[in-house]
Amino acid sequence: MLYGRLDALREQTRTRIRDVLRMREENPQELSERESYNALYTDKLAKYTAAENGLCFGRIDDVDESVRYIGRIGMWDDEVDSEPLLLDWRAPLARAFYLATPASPDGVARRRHIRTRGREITALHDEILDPDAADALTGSADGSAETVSEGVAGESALLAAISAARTGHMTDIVSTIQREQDVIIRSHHRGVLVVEGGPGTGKTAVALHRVAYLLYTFREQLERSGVLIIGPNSTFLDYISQVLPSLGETGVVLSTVGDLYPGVTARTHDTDDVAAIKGSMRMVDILKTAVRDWQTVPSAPIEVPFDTYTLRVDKALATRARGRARSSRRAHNKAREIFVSTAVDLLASQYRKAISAGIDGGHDLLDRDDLADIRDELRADPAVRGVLDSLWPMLTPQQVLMELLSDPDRLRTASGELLAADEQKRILRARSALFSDTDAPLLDELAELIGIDNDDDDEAARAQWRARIAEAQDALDILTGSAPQDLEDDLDPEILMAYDLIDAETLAERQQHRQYRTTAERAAADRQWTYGHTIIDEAQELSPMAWRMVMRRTPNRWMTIVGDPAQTGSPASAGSWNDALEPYVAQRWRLQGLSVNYRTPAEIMDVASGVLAQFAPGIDAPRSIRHSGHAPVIEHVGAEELAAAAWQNLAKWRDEPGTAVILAPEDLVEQVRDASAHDDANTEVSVLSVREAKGLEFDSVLIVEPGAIAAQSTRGMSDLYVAISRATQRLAIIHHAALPAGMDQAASVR
Ligand SMILES: Nc1ncnc2c1ncn2[C@@H]1O[C@H](COP(=O)(O)OP(=O)(O)OP(=O)(O)O)[C@@H](O)[C@H]1O
Repeated sequence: MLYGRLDALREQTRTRIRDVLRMREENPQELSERESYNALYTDKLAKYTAAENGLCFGRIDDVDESVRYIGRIGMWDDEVDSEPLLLDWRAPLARAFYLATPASPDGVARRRHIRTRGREITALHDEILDPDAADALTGSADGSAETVSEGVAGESALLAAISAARTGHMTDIVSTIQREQDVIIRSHHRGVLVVEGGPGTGKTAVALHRVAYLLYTFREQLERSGVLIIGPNSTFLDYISQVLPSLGETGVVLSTVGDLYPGVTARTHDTDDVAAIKGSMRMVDILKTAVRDWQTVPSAPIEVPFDTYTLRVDKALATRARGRARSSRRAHNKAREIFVSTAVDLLASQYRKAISAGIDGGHDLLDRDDLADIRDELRADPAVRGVLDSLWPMLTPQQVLMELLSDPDRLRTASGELLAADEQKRILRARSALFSDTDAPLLDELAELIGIDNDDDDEAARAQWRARIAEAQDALDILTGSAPQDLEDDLDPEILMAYDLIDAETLAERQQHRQYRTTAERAAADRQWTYGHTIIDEAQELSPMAWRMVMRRTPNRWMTIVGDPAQTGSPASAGSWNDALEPYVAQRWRLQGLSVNYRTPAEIMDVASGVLAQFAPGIDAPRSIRHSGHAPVIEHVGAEELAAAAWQNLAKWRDEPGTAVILAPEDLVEQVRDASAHDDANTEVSVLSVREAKGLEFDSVLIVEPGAIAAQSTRGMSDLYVAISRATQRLAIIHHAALPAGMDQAASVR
């Protein structure tokens, strides 16, 4: 019945699209209407298509015998409008499906998980939450009904989901979201929400489902302003890219920090020590000075022929013009106009003096209009312009950064005491070098200092817009301060009111920018776009400079930040959540934890915990929810055999379902890749460094030389912890050097 209804809705939408395309538009207004209807229906059709798999995955029977079906989208009966046939999983009425427990059944007598393949039901599983009411229920799932205890909900459905072989792309968890996850996904907290949890606790999954939930609940606002998701690398973004479309949501901007600056793609990767320097807050002052260093005064006067006279741009003239321009406090390119007009004024009076020299009352030769003409001529004069350009040139962020990082003198002057000589040496690079992954935050900072707008005419409107957001934020902060701290209670109407204010301003400002491109397309191309909500995954890795860039894009500070400090790999990291967030929101951020590991089986987590205990003795690894039955294996081999042994070991798993990876120290990755070149059977297997595997997971994980991984940086042990916890089923370790402390205890030696 539900699929029949879905088919009917699809057909209806297709017809609407056809009708819209047939419409003949007479004027721009009609064209715009046609475009927006077309976009609306196309979007709807995509949602219906995405709902095809697992359309309905749950049912709850209430003690009063009413029944609710839960699925990927909401559907209503055409005839009886008020009766939902299927509840969207995000609807308030569907929430009991995720939250009801035997201790607090919330009126639910039975929860049923429905598994389907295509349009066929393959399994039903019932949980009886209220045994007294259960007798009255009809249609029990034969033999699989269980009276559940507190703990995980839908245990067999969950175990089936997390034990399934992986495909290389993350899948949605909509049918098995757990209580602690649901609380985060549906949180109405309007400020910064930090979600912290160990490996495999579903942080990424929760963040993505939260996006889907927020888009459902605050659709009007977020569709206009857009949602930004920041991930650690492009492999990760590719890995998660299917989740939102499978939930019927598109139009979200996914980016790494390195690619967030429009028009610049990071092509190289900085070493840890370089990243740490370039990511530090010291760069704020260094860049400020770097831009000021382009505002020069001549040491010797520059002579400029003009008319039949020679004018002189000397130190005093340039210093005066520069002082005027600087004291305007405008960004460099914007202040240039003040520099030029002051200099031109001074040159005009030089000229006046020159032509009147020796003539009694000569200055009266020129009236106001003449002077205005002379100023115009001076401005247009190529020689004058050339000199003024050289003293206060128009700049681009790319040019300033490139010059700064390739010119030792510039770098030394800009750094002052802030960078030691050896630090300067480390970040210097060739003039022709490609942009690296730590450049974007610096370019973004420079764009602010230089004053790069997408559309200069809009600057006033943008400033006003920012000011309004800031006002709304102040109002919100006051309200948040007095709001109840319990997440369950925070549907405070007052808080929504404050944000309604922002919403109104968004509407006012953004309306005039309506174009035919989607919000996501416009947002991604616009450096000054301010997103409605921002999600940062693996946020523990962000440097202070990266935080600045991300915060600039989220002035309303409505953010979900997910991460695990114990998995921090980058020495450039801003440190604790408090260190990272304090400059922007002071103490006004909320922490939510996740405690259950859905990915890594207990046998493998034992090994990971041994490593964790070595470098973070105060932190407990998350509790694994299952055993895989595969004990981790460790093999010692000769130094020359490492790469070959890795592939031989992997061959033993070749018939196992799912995905496999070899994780190697950075300097061995190429060697291990090369060792497989002659074997076609290995083409499906990736060889990655731990950095590249951040956030990913694989059924079989083979780690080469863990001692070298641990030794490769100051965060090496943390990298090793990340590497081990990528496995969903099997783990093998091939080593020649000694194993790092804490590793040998839990693993059985083959
Ligand atoms: N409620 C759930 N139902 C089914 N699968 C789940 C659930 N929660 C998490 N998972 C699965 O567990 C795995 C780990 O989730 P995810 O990658 O989101 O964890 P994470 O906390 O981001 O991990 P890490 O920090 O190690 O990268 C994924 O395969 C995810 O689909």
